Amino acid sequence: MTPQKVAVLGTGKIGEALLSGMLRGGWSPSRLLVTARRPERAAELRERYGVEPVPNAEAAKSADTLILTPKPQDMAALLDELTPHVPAGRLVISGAAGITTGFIEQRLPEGTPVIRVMANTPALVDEAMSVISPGVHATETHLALADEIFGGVGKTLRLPESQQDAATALSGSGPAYFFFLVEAMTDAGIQLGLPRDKAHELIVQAAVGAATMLRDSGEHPVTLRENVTSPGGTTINAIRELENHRVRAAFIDAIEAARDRSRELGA
Ligand SMILES: NC(=O)C1=CN([C@@H]2O[C@H](COP(=O)(O)OP(=O)(O)OC[C@H]3O[C@@H](n4cnc5c(N)ncnc54)[C@H](OP(=O)(O)O)[C@@H]3O)[C@@H](O)[C@H]2O)C=CC1
Ligand SMILES: O=C(O)[C@@H]1CCC=N1
Repeated sequence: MTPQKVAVLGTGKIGEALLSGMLRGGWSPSRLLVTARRPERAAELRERYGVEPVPNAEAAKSADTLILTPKPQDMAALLDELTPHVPAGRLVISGAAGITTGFIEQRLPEGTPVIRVMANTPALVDEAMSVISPGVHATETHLALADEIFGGVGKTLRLPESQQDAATALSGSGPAYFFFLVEAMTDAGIQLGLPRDKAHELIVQAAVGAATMLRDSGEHPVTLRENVTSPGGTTINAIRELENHRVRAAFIDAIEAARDRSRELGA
């Protein structure tokens, strides 16, 4: 079942990433609606993508699938605005961290199918990971529709909603950890006297090469890392320092903290 019309409500960074991916994937702008809180943002979206910005109520009435991408803190207000206008049977997909399908179901007409999705910004280059969980009224047909929409901007994975806060911490936030690592490694290059642009180029290519090997070689990351680590060589000196600074433990703590924040946002 392909939806006739999809609306993205609260079109900020992640909403725009999804919208641009849908257009790249061949969706006609006439089948897409967007909503924004500020007129200048609405104008920006119209100009960039040729899509029609509409009020939230109109999107709720005229699109058969509603994708809600406001910040979690703005979700309740958006739902209050939408609820009187959502006809029975609309599929509602939430892209917000922490917000549960139950939170949304309680505020929408009884029986509304709701799906929770945690995507990430590599949607901009069709390399997103979108983790998909159904609410109580979402059927396999609804899930297939979410797969179709989010599958257009990368991979999709279905997980039970009980694992969404963990997925948010790992995958939704995940690209930020890699960007942070690139920043830190570039600073190391500066410390060693390399020009910033050259250090950046070296690190980005190492990241792209390593990511491609992780995805395509079928090898375990430990094997890939051991293959770089020559006995008595340079890499083991760096690994020793990373272990001395408890970088592995820091990642575990950091991702646990992100998971906890996702839980708080949904509480
Ligand atoms: N950024 C990311 O990497 C990811 C974000 N997410 C989730 O996506 C959601 C959005 O995050 P992000 O895109 O970064 O945030 P943004 O602030 O960029 O986007 C949210 C947008 O929603 C708009 N908005 C808020 N309330 C309303 C309303 N009532 N009607 C219309 N528009 C409204 C905001 O308007 P205004 O501009 O006026 O504030 C803003 O443009 C969050 O829930 C987040 O958890 C999920 C995965 C990854
Ligand atoms: O930082 C955040 O809250 C959002 C959710 C996942 C990525 N960005």
